[in-house]
Amino acid sequence: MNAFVRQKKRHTRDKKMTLMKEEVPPPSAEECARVWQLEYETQTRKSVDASSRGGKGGKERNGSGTFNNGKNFHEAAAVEALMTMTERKTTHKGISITWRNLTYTVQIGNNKKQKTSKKVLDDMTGAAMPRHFVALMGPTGSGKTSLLNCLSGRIPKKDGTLTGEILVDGKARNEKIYRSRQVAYVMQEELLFPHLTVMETFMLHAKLRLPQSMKIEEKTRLVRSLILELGLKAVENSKIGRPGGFPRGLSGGERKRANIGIEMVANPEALFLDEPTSGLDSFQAQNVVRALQDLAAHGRTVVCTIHQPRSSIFKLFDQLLLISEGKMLYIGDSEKAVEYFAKLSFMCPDLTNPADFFMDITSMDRRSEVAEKNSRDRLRLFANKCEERELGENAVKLAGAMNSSLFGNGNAGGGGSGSNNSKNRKKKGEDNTLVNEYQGRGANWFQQFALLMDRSLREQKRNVIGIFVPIVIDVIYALILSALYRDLGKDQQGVQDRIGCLFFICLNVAYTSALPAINLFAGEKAVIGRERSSGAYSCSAYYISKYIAELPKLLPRLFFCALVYNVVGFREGAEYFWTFVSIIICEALAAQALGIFMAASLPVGAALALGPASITIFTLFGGIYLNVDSIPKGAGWIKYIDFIYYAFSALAANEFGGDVKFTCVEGEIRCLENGREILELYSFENVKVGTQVGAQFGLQLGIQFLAFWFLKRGQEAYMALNIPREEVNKSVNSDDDATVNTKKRVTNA
Ligand SMILES: Nc1ncnc2c1ncn2[C@@H]1O[C@H](COP(=O)(O)OP(=O)(O)OP(=O)(O)O)[C@@H](O)[C@H]1O
Repeated sequence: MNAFVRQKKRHTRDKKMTLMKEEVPPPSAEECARVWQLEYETQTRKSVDASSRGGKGGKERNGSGTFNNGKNFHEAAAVEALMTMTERKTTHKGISITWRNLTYTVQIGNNKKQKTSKKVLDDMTGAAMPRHFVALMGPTGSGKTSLLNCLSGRIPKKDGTLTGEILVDGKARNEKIYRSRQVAYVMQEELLFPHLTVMETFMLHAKLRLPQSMKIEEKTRLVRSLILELGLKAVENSKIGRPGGFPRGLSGGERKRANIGIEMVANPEALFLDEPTSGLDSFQAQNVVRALQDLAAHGRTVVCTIHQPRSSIFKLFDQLLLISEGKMLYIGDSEKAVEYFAKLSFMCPDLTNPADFFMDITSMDRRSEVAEKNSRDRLRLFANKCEERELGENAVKLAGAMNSSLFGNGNAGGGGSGSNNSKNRKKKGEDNTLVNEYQGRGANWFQQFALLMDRSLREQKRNVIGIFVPIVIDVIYALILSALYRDLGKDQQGVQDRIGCLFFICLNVAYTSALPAINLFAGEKAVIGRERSSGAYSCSAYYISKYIAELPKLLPRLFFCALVYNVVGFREGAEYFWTFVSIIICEALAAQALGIFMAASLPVGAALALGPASITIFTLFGGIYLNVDSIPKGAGWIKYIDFIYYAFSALAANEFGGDVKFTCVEGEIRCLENGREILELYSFENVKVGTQVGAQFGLQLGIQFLAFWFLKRGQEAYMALNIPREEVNKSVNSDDDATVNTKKRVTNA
């Protein structure tokens, strides 16, 4: 009875609620517009009031770089910034990056004679400061990505020559700071594993990169808050997917934010992003940029390249860095850029997006000679004025002054005195739980191995195509072979068919193992490169976990072997069957290793072309098209690296070795009466199955090792920091200064 009454009450309440919902009239057009206007204003408003930022609003600066009240501009700006930071209890200290006379030269041209030098960056000076959101803008090919890469330590040594200096917190850079969690770089392409969900991806990176001392609950809490911060809550359990492919997953904007999130998991102090909004509609772009602005507002240094942002997005930047043809044209407050160019007589027309205006005046017009000359003159004027007014130098000084105010290192001018910033940073951060929480090493080798293995297995399990296609191919081959070679007899025809079938099996295993390995590994190489360049894990942990995770893929081969062996009617006896299986497994491993080696050592296109070509060559030396004894002396060594030869000779010895008898029909011109004669025909009479299987396994390990070496070496060459001589000298001087300071302290004591 009671239950009935309760149910009735619930029913009445639900009905009332529905009626109430229905009764609320929809908002009017004016109401909707008012709400939107409010939202829009909130979204585009800067999170830190402009007047509280150093050098902005309120106080006017005169041309000489001092305030009207006579106080040094840089010092005043730095003190204001410090006050704001203390008031806002920012959770990060950021990193200041200064660069002086930075020049990056590359060689262009096809051959040595035609090669010429090109200055991609020409004598640039500037700085990026903590809590600042810096937009790096310029026409296409102006050098934005190159500058971003130089600052974030991503210019490979072999690519070009870097001169000038880049200082991080006033100190010469080193590999450690770039591969640590302090500096993050978000590439333009989203290199992600498609079958993992957003949550799984973030958690994996949190487990890999955050300190072991942090509890798993804390890591989960952090990831959850990051997901909220990046607006990914609705898709946290969705697979990341492939853009426009299978599996379908996140939208373009969500992928971009997930891509940023992976780097944010490590909670870096400085974040560099290459075109974070490319390919997004303007609303999605605004969401991404707003998320980045928030990150800067928490104290981090955020620098990103961007193409023609809409005006509401442009408003979100604190600093603007305009470059064209490798020259710096403006560096300073983004809000003051329009005024700056107006003073140079370049007025931004009314109702025009300032970003569009900057693109127009900084682009090179090559439509005619006159237009090209005019634009060249204009760009030269901007570059000269930027130098004359010492905009870059001002930025460096401001960064130095901020550093001194924040960390008291007396390092005005952007450093070079061997500052102890990081130590001061730690000291100052003692009252800041978030900063302290993040100290300590990430996962150790065994944890990395386990986490990466888990990821590989999950990826494999969810990759339906990857699981079923090889099985279907194996089944089709098994059926074809069973139909063509069913119940082979012991006559001479049977001998020929057996040989043919064995060789075909070897070819099938070689192709179906090597080619998928090239495909899979070539796709993964870029993702691994990205993750390794952020210092997420070691190459060996990845490689070994991948090797082991791939082993279950050999299982379908067992079914293939069982089916073919029985239907064809190969030699009877369990030991012969299991030897057959071991030979096939070893060959599959060696062919897979060859595929990985190709993908690791060559660009994707070359690996895909050379993979099948190399198998064709191995087929030639496999023992059937060319008798082993007929191979010319110079090419004899090939058989020692030919896994098809090892497999075929071992399979033949397994099938025909010992005293296997075959029948002859009267009148047959040539008859092979026993297995020994068959082996002699192919020059396999001395082949020992055990030796071939052992050699095959050893060959596989050797190729795997080479593949690992190429992968590691390739990534390390890419990751090696291109440090200009000036910086190295600075570093030596810094160390000298440090030694002198220590000596002074000792003497004073
Ligand atoms: N390693 C290199 N070898 C040859 N040329 C290079 C190299 N690196 C950069 N360049 C050239 O330097 C110029 C600037 O390249 P960069 O990628 O920095 O421009 P960008 O402003 O980022 O262009 P976009 O906006 O189109 O991405 C281009 O002309 C590019 O071809």
